[in-house]
Amino acid sequence: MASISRNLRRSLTPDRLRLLHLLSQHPREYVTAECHRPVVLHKRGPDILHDPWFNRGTAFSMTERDRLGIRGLLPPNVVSSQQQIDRFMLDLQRLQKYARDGPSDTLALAKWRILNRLHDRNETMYYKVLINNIEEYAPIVYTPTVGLVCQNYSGLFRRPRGMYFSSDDRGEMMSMVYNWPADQVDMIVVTDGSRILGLGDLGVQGIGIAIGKLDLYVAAAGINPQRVLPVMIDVGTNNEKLLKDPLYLGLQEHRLEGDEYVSVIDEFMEAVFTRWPNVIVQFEDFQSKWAFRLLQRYRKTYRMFNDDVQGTAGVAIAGLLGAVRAQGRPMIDFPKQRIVVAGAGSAGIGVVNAASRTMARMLGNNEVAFESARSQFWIVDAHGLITEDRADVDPDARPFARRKGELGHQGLSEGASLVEVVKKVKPDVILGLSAVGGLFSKEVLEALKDSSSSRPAIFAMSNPTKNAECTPGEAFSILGEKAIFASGSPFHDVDLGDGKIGHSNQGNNMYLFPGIGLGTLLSGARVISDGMLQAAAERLASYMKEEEVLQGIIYPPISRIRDITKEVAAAVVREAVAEDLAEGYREMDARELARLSEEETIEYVKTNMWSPVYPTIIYRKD
Ligand SMILES: NC(=O)C1=CN([C@@H]2O[C@H](COP(=O)(O)OP(=O)(O)OC[C@H]3O[C@@H](n4cnc5c(N)ncnc54)[C@H](O)[C@@H]3O)[C@@H](O)[C@H]2O)C=CC1
Ligand SMILES: CC(=O)C(=O)O
Ligand SMILES: [Mg+2]
Repeated sequence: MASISRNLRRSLTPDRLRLLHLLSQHPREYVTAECHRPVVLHKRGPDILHDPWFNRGTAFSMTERDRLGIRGLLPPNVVSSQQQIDRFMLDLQRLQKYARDGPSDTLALAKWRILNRLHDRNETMYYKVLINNIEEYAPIVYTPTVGLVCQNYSGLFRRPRGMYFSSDDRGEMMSMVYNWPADQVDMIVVTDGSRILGLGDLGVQGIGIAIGKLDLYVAAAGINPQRVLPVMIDVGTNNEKLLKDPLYLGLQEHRLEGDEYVSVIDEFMEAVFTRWPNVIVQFEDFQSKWAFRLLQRYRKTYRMFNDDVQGTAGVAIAGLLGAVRAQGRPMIDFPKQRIVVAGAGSAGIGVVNAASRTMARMLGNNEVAFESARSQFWIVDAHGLITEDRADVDPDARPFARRKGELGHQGLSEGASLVEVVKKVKPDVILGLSAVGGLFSKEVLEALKDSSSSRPAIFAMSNPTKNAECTPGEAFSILGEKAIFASGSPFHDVDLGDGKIGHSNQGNNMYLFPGIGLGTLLSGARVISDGMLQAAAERLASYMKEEEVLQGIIYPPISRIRDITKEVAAAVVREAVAEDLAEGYREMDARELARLSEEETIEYVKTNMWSPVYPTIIYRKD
């Protein structure tokens, strides 16, 4: 239980103090960690040992073994949960020690297998290991290794995790959702597998990304792992290799399109919101054409958001604001930044939309401001610079197509190459969401040397690692120590000699989506508004201290992800309250939520985050 700090206590009115006291004294009402509540089960014996939610293996005490009918089913030595973890870590670290060739895909997959087996048998311990070693294991359960896991899913599949809905299940989903064992689900991450990271259409194998994202929900946001549900909607695949693969586990037919496709997703949404009306659904890795359409279709009626469009946008905005501050300029100078974006998919357009809105707000939020903000972006896709001259501009990119009038004096034309655009525009920032590894070639980085910025920024945001538009080594070797670098998947910092370090930031939506989900849950907001997303982005931006950004550190290390998530969630709660969207959560009704100060809101979020502690288990006959 989090205690109320002395400083906070001093600053509170008696009313507030009473409320906060309530928060910390009545976990049953405000639920700190369901982990501290006894759990009543109707099963005992080996069934408990085979249930990863409740199993604690050799850490079951003798009285528990007696009470639960498992005495004699475990070796006699009772160990503490720490000893259990030490034994597990020894095994995992042994693997590292004997891996001769340094980090490799094989080693990463071996680590994933070991962690996954632990996940299968003891969830509490799994999350304890993950939370305590998040820097080391996030790259295993999340990008980049999760990409490999999805690619090799047929061979790695042992036990199912999550739910699968397919086109064959049309008409059945409303009853199928009741097959899921948990009566309460807080978070669903759903994918149709059509664009997994930058790896393309992986069909049913994409379930791995939903599982990886939810691992971060538990580790970073403290969502109770019994209340998360990864979902794969299998509407076929257009991946010819998978269509022919005899070991493929999904439907071997081409993807549904048009109204048929939409009707499947509609049916899924109706089913999950019928069983769990308060659930939050995160759409993940849908190909761009559906990402935008489904977002518009559902966002006003359901508690949902699209992580690739909206989460990525917020993380990019926070990083872009960091890059402005790194130049020693105030954030309000953001609208002066010239930004070249490579990639006009769900992520690229999501970033440009939200970043231009942020600029426009800073400029007065009127038509002139929007026009001025728009003109700060140059978007380059697979066919080069997007301009009004293009016959079939994607409707989502159309507002940002460069105008005819602007092109002449810039010396640019429709389809201009990335290097040409960088040479002519001399941008402050190049931002890659293209899924093309190495796109920021030597030539492009050389061209960026003429940037008008004192600290040119390179955001190589595509995943996984091999799809990064460039490496930090390449960026710093060409642009020198002043460059700012961020990538979607993790890279090591670069030693620049003379004690100087080129900081490699991880610019990944993982810094926002857990807090967006948690903040929405705890506010009880019925929808996720642009304002709530903006508040999340701004909190992430302001999280970084002046001295950090001046060193080129624009995102926090992942070791701080739980703390950041708490702050982001609190910002989301407060914005939901301010916009009158909050309906409250459990006993914290909307009125009480509105009375919380900023500090109290943070405390409220903190007390509601689950931590991996073995619960007391009580057996009751049915
Ligand atoms: N760091 C992060 O948090 C996130 C990273 N991403 C990454 O962004 C990438 C793209 O995702 P989506 O937008 O959904 O994919 P998408 O496939 O919809 O879009 C890719 C875009 O890149 C363009 N492109 C292809 N070749 C190009 C080239 N040579 N030059 C310039 N543009 C080119 C395409 O025309 C398309 O507009 C993926 O690798 C994904 O992993 C996505 C979301 C979050
Ligand atoms: C990070 C993420 O969501 C992606 O690469 O799609
Ligand atoms: Mg994604």
